[in-house]
Amino acid sequence: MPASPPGLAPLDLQGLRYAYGRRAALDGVGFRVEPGRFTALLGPNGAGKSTLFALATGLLVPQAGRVLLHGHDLAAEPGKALAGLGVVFQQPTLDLDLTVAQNLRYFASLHGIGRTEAARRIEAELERVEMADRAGETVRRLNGGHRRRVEIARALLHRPSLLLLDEPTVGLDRKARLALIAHVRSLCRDRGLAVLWATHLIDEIDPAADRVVVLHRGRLLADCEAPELLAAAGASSVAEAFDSLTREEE
Ligand SMILES: Nc1ncnc2c1ncn2[C@@H]1O[C@H](COP(=O)(O)OP(=O)(O)OP(=O)(O)O)[C@@H](O)[C@H]1O
Repeated sequence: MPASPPGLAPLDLQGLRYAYGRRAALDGVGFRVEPGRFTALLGPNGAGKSTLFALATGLLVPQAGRVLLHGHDLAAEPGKALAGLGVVFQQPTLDLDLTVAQNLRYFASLHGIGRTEAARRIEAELERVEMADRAGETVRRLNGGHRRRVEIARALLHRPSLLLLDEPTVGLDRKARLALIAHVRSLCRDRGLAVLWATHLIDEIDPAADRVVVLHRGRLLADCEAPELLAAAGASSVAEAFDSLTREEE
């Protein structure tokens, strides 16, 4: 997997502003995601998480600020900037009528990966999410958790060093949720992947190990290590720290 040159963060968001008409969805938001780190983007519904993902992936263009991916400005060098990026959007984007393998092959061909290499990578990534034996099944037959696992396998086929996931556990039961998070954490640990995981579910944050970015009503309320967040708020849990931060804001 391509590593970021020293000093260049996989994701560096600077002063992002975006408004839908007159309503500001993001107002001066900036933070970095470092290699090998699980960074949780925590915010309630409407905080601006999906807008931030749309800006970071080039679906929307910021009205102020910039997006740097591995040091490449997304506006100036979109090809280079996006080459090292994998994304799992909030709405699943698999074709339900194709098999798991067909979905992945299609994605690999979009990335210019040859057939033999694609087959090798598909097998390896499906193996990693324990879905290799389901490769020939149509996606429609899979449950929500398994579909999400396939989306993660797909997002990693071109070997990105940064993975963005927008509320990937929505609709999953607790067991599937925990399994998915454990898998993504292992990708950070074992492959040095930089991860930005958007969620409104506080229990998805590891209070001892994660970096936490708190977004509320389009503004950044915190960007620090989880233990620092707790210490600064004098809180004993992330939930308490979050409540105290957002109460001050309101
Ligand atoms: N296409 C749109 N047109 C107008 N307003 C929008 C649009 N998309 C989002 N918004 C508004 O922008 C703000 C941020 O929305 P966004 O979807 O980015 O938040 P979010 O944190 O992802 O929330 P959710 O978890 O509900 O998806 C909200 O007030 C929302 O109503």
